[in-house]
Order: sequence, then structure tokens, then C-alpha cells
Amino acid sequence: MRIFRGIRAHISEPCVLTIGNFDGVHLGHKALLARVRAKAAELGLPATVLCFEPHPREYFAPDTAPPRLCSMWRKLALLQAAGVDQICVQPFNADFADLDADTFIRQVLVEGMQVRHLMIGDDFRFGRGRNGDFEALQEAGARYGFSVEAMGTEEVAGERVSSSAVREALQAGQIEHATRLLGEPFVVEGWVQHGDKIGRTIGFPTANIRMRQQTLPLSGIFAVTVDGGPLKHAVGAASIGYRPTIAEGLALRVEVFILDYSGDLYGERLSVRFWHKLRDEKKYDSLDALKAAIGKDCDDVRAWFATHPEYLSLREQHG
Ligand SMILES: Cc1cc2nc3c(=O)[nH]c(=O)nc-3n(C[C@H](O)[C@H](O)[C@H](O)COP(=O)(O)O)c2cc1C
Ligand SMILES: Nc1ncnc2c1ncn2[C@@H]1O[C@H](COP(=O)(O)OP(=O)(O)O)[C@@H](O)[C@H]1O
Repeated sequence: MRIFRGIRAHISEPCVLTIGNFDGVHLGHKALLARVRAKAAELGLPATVLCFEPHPREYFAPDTAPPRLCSMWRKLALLQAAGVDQICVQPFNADFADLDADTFIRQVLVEGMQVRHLMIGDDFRFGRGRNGDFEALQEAGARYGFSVEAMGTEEVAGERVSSSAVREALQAGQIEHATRLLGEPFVVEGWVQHGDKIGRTIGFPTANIRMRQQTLPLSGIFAVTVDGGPLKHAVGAASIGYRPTIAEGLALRVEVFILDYSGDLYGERLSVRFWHKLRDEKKYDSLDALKAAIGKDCDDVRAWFATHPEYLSLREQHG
């Protein structure tokens, strides 16, 4: 997969294009990408994605923009897995935000991306004030020589699949529902860094995952599987929270105790898959009480995986 930064860079052949932020690359995105790939194969042109960095919502309202479902790296990996041939990551800045719909079509889609066929989601809007819509694209397509297709709503059990729906499910602790919408478990990836070395003193050393962002769409204690370094589908108990038992005002931590494992994980890159929420984080009166709680969490993790064998097939698919 080729990656371009900005539309003026090196796009030299016509393409089948889709535009969007693809946060989380959920089942709706995957359905759209499958159609882009099929059309690209039919026309013998590269399947191409145009996305924006930062996300327009982060640009316009950085304080209220929702947490991302995945990092840029993971998004690129998922798009590649979905058969995308090239992706253009367009910096979203003041100039770009100010383009009106007509200029966006001419400068970005026609001159920049050389679009031949454009596939969009049913709610796609673009240009200054979000004035551009499907009709505007069709009309421009007739003028500039590209076709436009809108994809219908992708649903799971009657619910529209969307990044916000995934976010809401995660926030509400409905992890299995988020998995259904994503088509695979929610993942956090990162390098293992040093913590405060308290974990080992209470019998539960935890691999601390270094996070770039300080917000995540979920919090609490979870049944997870972990891959990376020496681990393959290892079962663990993960905590996303602020460790109120240790002190007030600590930074957000993602950490995981891996069951039936001992070894050195510092410096490894781990992928943690979230299958089920066990409980919310709590402030305990002592380290002994915290230790007992984590011990019970581990029992609950074992019990959950023992009674949910369906995770095995998903694990095989996405392991
Ligand atoms: C399964 C699990 C559950 C946890 N639950 C809580 C909790 O409810 N409250 C809390 O303050 N910390 C909780 N923690 C975080 C511990 O406080 C943390 O692992 C400990 O401080 C060790 O930190 P260290 O890695 O810096 O040594 C939990 C950790 C794990 C792995
Ligand atoms: N079962 C395990 N689960 C997670 N990490 C483990 C485990 N066994 C050993 N480790 C190692 O111990 C480290 C965590 O120990 P801990 O005392 O919590 O220190 P830190 O505060 O630096 O995370 C991990 O980063 C990893 O290298």
C-alpha cells in the first residue's frame, strides 16, 4: 500500500476513491472498502482512500472531540488488510477547511486525486460549512468525467454501524456489542514501559502500555487477550484507569497482568484485545484489598473465557 502525505504529492494515475476518516475501521467501513476494491478491480485502477489528519472534528473542536478508536498506524494496517492500494493523508488545516464545495471537487478530487469513480457513505458531506453533498458530486462528476456511488447504511441487528456507535458501546462497557460493530475486538497497541514497580510487590506485575493519547473510549477492568513479543493469544486481566488506590490525580494507565506468565516484557510491542468488561475501577483502602480484588478479577477472567468459547474462532480469524 502506498501512503501519500497531502494531495499534491505524487498521485499520477486515475483512481477509484473513497473519502473518510475510517476511525476504528468498523464493519460499515469494511463493507464500503470491499465495494471500492471490487470497483477498482473492475476498472483496473488503484483502490484509494483520502483521509484527513487531524480529524476535522479535532481541528474544529479539539477540547470536545471524542477519543479515537485507533491510532493512525493501526488504521493504516487495517486499510491495507482491507485491500486498499493507496492512501492519501491530507493535513486538515485552515486553508483546507476553507475550501468551498466546488473548489474541493476541482482541486482535491479532480486535479489532486484524479478520481474516476467515487464511492461514499450515505451521510458524506464536504467543503466549507459541510455544504457539499451527493447531488453536488453527481452534478460535478458529469462535468469532470467521474462517476459517483453512495453506499447504503450498514447495519448490525437493525443498528447503523458507526464510529460513534462503537464509542458509545465501549463507554457503556458493552464490549461484546462493540466487537459486533467492529467485526473484531477493540485493540490497544503500544510499547511496554516501566511503571512504579508496585505490581510485583503485590504479586501482580503489570505490563504498562505506553499511550500517545490521554483519552480512551473505555475504562475499567477487562478480560483481554494479548499478543506480541513472546505472547500469542495470552489471556490477561487489564486495567484502564487512574489507580486511585495508589494516589489521587495520577495519569491514565493501560496495564495488563498476564495469567500464567512470568518473564520480561519491557520494550515489547503488545496488542491488547478487549473481550469483556468485569467492573469499574475502585479506590481500595489498602494494597492488600487491591491485591484481593485483582486476584478475584483473574478468577473472573478465567471463568469468562471458559464460558465463552466463541472468542476462539474470532481469535483464529484475527489473531
Ligand atoms: C486486573 C487489574 C485490576 C485493577 N484494579 C484496580 C482498581 O480497582 N483500583 C486501583 O486503584 N488500581 C487498580 N489496578 C491498578 C493497580 O493499582 C496497579 O496495577 C498497581 O498500582 C501496579 O502499578 P505498577 O505497574 O506501576 O507497578 C488494577 C490492575 C489490574 C491489573
Ligand atoms: N504475568 C505478567 N504480566 C505482566 N507483566 C509481567 C508478568 N510477569 C512479569 N512481567 C514483567 O513485569 C513488569 C511489570 O512489573 P511491575 O512490578 O508492575 O513493574 P512496572 O511498574 O515497571 O510495570 C512487566 O513490564 C513485565 O516485564
